[in-house]
Amino acid sequence: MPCYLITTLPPLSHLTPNNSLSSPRYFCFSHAAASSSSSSSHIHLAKTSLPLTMRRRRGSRRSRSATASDESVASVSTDDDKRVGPDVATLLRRFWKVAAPYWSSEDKVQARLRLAAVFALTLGTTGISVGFNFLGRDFYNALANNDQEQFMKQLLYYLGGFATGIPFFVLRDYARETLSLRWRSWMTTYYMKRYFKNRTFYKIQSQSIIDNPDQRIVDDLSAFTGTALSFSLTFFNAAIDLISFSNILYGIYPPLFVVLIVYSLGGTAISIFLGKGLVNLNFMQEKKEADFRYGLVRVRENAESIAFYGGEESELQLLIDRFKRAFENLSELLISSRNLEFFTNGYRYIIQVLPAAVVASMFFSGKIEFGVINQSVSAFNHILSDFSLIVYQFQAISAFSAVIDRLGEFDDLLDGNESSILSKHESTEGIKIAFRELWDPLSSNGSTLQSEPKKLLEVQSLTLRAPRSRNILFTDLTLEITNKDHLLVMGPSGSGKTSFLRALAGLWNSGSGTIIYYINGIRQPSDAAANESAKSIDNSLEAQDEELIQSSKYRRLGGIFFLPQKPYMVLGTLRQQLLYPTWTDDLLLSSDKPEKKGSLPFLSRGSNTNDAMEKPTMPTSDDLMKVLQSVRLGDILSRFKGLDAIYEWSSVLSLGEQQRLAFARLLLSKPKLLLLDESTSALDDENEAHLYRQIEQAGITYISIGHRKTLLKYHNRVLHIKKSNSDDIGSTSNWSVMPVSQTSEAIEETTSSA
Ligand SMILES: Nc1ncnc2c1ncn2[C@@H]1O[C@H](COP(=O)(O)OP(=O)(O)OP(=O)(O)O)[C@@H](O)[C@H]1O
Repeated sequence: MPCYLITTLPPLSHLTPNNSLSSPRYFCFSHAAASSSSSSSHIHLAKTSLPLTMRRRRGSRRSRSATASDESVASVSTDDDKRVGPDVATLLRRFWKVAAPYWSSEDKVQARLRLAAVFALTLGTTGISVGFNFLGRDFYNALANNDQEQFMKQLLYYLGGFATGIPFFVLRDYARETLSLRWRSWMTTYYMKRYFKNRTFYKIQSQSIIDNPDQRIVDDLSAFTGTALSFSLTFFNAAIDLISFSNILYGIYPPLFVVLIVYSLGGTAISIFLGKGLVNLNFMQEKKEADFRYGLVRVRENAESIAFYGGEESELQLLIDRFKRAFENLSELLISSRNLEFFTNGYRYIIQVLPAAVVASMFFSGKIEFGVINQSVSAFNHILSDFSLIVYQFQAISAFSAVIDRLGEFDDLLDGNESSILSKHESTEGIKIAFRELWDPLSSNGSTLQSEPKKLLEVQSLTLRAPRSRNILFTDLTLEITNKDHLLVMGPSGSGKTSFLRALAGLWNSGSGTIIYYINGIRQPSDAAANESAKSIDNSLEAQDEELIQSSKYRRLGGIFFLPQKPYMVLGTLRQQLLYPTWTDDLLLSSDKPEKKGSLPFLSRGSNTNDAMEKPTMPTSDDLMKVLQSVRLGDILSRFKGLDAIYEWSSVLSLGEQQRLAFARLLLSKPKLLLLDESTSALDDENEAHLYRQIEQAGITYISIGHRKTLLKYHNRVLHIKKSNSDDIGSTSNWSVMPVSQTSEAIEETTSSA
């Protein structure tokens, strides 16, 4: 988090230790205008008028996938341009909702102890400030009275005060910063876990629900924890200051106290009026800059496609357009800030003379000493800063409100509380996925009948709709896949083939029907009776552990493997590519260094002891080399210097090589059921045939999607989906399942329309 040095330029006559010590000189707002502390006086901010939103962007945007649709971001932008800022009640509710969980989390003991320490140190620093106020009075009195002996004594007290006070101020800031970091670390893991849970990241992206979730996780969380803590301490400090210095000021001259209250209340009202548009402008600034940065990341990740298209001019224009939107918003933000600054600067400067002007007549009439003028100026400034928090911190408060708004929106979405698309389309209806124990038919003597087909997948009355759309892709699709089946899904482009796989993977659940997977390891039947009961539909785990069923790990460990159309290459070594995703966590655990002292418990990787099922043993280097040979990729070992070389694999391997690498990955995982979405589309016929032979020899049952006629010979059944017509869907079914031998007519139609 960036810290901002607040320069203080006190007039010489006001140079009291209060000015130099009592207030934090650094404000670690990563946001909005750097602002003064509650108790500082005569302050001139280094860059007060420049919203820090421009200075705080630095988070990487790698987390968004390169395949994400650009239009989705644009559509979110258009909607948000018309957005109305949240009201205060919503902001307060969101603040509480985002801030509260940490303080009752598993880290609550540490969190509360540390917070208490920060508050105690803050109390200490306020006490020291009060002490310096009295020291300042005596110091200036000695000076005005020409009392050299007293002056030297006061000077020594001052130096002693510095030596005692400085550690308090430094430790207070350090304790606050470390607590803020701890809070941020916990929040980051908390939000990331919810972001990945139930594939929310996919839903957010594919349905364009909110903009830039990654920016919210990286930048907004960091800004939130730092600023929330700073603000709490600022308000606490202000309250203590107010109590400590009110007595002093009231004791000197009560009318000065009344002047102060009138001045600060008037100032607060005017600054709220002048700065009311800043919250929304800050929200939009965050969003527009994140959009701009995301545009640049997409150019990096799609560099080759853009270069082939010769699209650099268009990209440049698009990016300039995005930057222009950020620039225009920032210009508006600057104008609003400037108007506010006219006022706040005037407000600040007048207080340099106001208290002296009020008490001067008492000094001239000999009622008070010169040192008391200094003391009253110092006390006045302290109290006025406390009363003027909103004036001084207005820009910071408005930027912080934008952060609360963005995080609150994200939090509501992750909770599924909002009437968002996530719940709107998926709660009332939905496709159910269930897992049951794979049933091995037994012969009369109890041994498994190898020749009997074993049911691996059952699709019951599946009706599928694209999310946020009324368009039904197919209705009442019913089919069974046994270990003897190899199904090819065909149909014209846009008919819903990939969507069928999305439904099978649980990515889409708009529609109705049930998908049942039969897998090993749900329970180990001890005898024939248990085995028999496993057949029963009522033994579905559907209701037993909703979260587990949702989990892709469960599906993966159960021997079901999906190969998407576009191979996904993880960042890392060739070994990591091959072991992804089945053994990624084992690989990370094996490469873990001993934990550093002071590392946070909630940042440690969890062990896999909670896994419901055993996963296969991690392949050795020899296994990895063999599997590369078997997909005809043996040469990449020498080309890229072994298994542990790190490259940007999606750039250095051809698409066909990436597809073969994906096959190597699945051969290592040895799934029972494989679902392939045009996974050999970039390969020549010979390599395609070779890969299909490999998976068949490995005993894997597969369902493929594809347009090519050559695929027919590796399958024994075909599911043919016709493109739906919204008028007749529902009245006639637009799908059919048939043996490959009967498909010629349907295939002709498919291939011609594809
Ligand atoms: N995220 C989405 N939201 C809404 N509709 C979508 C989404 N993704 C795809 N669709 C629509 O769903 C329909 C089916 O798409 P799908 O990808 O399943 O087609 P397909 O048969 O696999 O096509 P192709 O052979 O071209 O890959 C299409 O009309 C498509 O526009």
